[in-house]
Amino acid sequence: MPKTYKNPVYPYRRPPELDLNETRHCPVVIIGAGPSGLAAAIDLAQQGIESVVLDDNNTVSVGSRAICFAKRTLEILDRLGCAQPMVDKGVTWQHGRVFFQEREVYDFNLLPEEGHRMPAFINLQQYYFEEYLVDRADALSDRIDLRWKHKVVEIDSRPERSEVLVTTEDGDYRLTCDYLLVADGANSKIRDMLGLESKGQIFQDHFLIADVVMKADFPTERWFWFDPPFHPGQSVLLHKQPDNVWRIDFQLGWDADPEEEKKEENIRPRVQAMLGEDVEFELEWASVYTFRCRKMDDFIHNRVFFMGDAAHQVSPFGARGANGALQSTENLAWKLARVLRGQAPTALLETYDIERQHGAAENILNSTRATDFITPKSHISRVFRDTTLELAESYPFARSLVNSGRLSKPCRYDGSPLNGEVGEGFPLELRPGSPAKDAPVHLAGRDAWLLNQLGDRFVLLLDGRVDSARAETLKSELEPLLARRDDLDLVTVGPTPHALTELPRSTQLEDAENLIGERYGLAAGAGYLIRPDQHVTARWNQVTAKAVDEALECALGTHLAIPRRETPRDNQGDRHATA
Ligand SMILES: O=C(O)CCc1cccc(O)c1
Repeated sequence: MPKTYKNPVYPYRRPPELDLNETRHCPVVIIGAGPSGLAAAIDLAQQGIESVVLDDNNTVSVGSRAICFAKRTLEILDRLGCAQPMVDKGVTWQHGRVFFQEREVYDFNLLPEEGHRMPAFINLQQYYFEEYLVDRADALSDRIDLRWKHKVVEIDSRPERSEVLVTTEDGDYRLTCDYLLVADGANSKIRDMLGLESKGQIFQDHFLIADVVMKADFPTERWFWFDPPFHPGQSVLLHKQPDNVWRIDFQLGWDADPEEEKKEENIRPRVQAMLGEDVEFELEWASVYTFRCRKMDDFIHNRVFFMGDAAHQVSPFGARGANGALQSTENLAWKLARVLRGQAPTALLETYDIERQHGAAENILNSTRATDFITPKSHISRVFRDTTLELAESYPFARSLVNSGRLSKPCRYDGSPLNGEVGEGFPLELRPGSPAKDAPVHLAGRDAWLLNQLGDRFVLLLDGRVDSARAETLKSELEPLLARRDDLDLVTVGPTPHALTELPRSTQLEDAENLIGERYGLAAGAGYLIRPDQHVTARWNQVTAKAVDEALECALGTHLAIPRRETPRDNQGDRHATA
């Protein structure tokens, strides 16, 4: 049990359904109040959708699990209104160092440029992360019904709706819903109840995770050792967390006995060998893990949507688990909100599977490559690995082959059916499917950030530095479009002629440090259409209302309105229960 943290106990509440004669129907039920379930509920609530969140426990993560939260995750959480306490509490970092035996072979910087609101990474124990999400969900309690100690024991999945049987200390009740989101973790009981599988690899290696409390003067950087003198033949990873807690991952090898390795008397000598005999520390939390990389073949079954570790799972190296999970959640939330509000066909939801299978495959590939480099599978792979590490110290080409975990980057939805025009002469990095980039702006004479002006809704980001004749034409085209498309806002980068400032739902920004111009390759009259999840969906050298209208239709999946192929069993709507 951690000594620096006391798990909160959230109150169980008697469900009103126990006193009703009929089954209540909800738009969305979410199973699991971990990072994915809570983020989904918050995102949906911000977009006007109510949900009931069911969790069989009454607290946050026991012991720290995920610890590294990436810039994109923080940007998502900023949109969800809860990044600030995480950044305030977290340990910010952007540099890493890689060591081989007794030498440093190279270092890296994950965010070598200025002009981003969020840092490259923060380290924060998962329990704090979840606690801040619960606080935010509680602040949205008019739309989020968060129920602790409510355990789903039976599920009936049908093409037109789902039904769950929930057990509580006061008795059982049923809920039906239009959409059921499943975020009950890597060992998902709901996935088992539905007879579904997550397929992939278990890596033949053991790792000891030791969180220790100490006052140390290591810099706040990620340090990774291959074959260090204090732990020969294996690897070690070190990260600083808040409260003077340090995460140390010791590779143990496949032959290690997890029960033995978990004992404090066996952990202490390993830590002491690493830190030096005279360093004092306390053991905060320890566990021994075997890692898996796996995913479900399909994240959607009837109206049941799998998210987070229940849908896709990776090794910790690269910190792609929780970060990938948050990208999945935000991908689903905006689509679900539009389908439930009748603004998009249900076919839009299919693209959750298309886009996030792509994201999950990318994360699994990166994670598998890192794990293969850390644990070479043959003598020749080890020779290749060690030679690469030797060379990396002097030869930059070899550094790109060293893989101690490629740290989480946001997924780019290349090839998505929702993507529209690419435009000419724009930066490749912001092609359709890419996450929008941040930049400092001036908003009504004050310092602000671009990403804070995007999200939850579609935004046309227009370079408004046009002459007054072009401004009049744009105004006359965009006015009826904005009137018809109430899910579209206009953000102009100025100085913008008066005509454009009169349009409804429009915001005028100034490119404070010319970084929007640089990062987006904007020129007068050019523009980007940005999705509610802050991903680019189309861009044009000269914006026209017709092109924007067509791109919006495409981004809402209107052209995809084909029925989904169901498995025979999905169609029968079987009832599934815990054993
Ligand atoms: O630095 C990395 O590659 C990930 C660090 C990490 C993340 C989650 C658990 C853990 O033990 C280490």
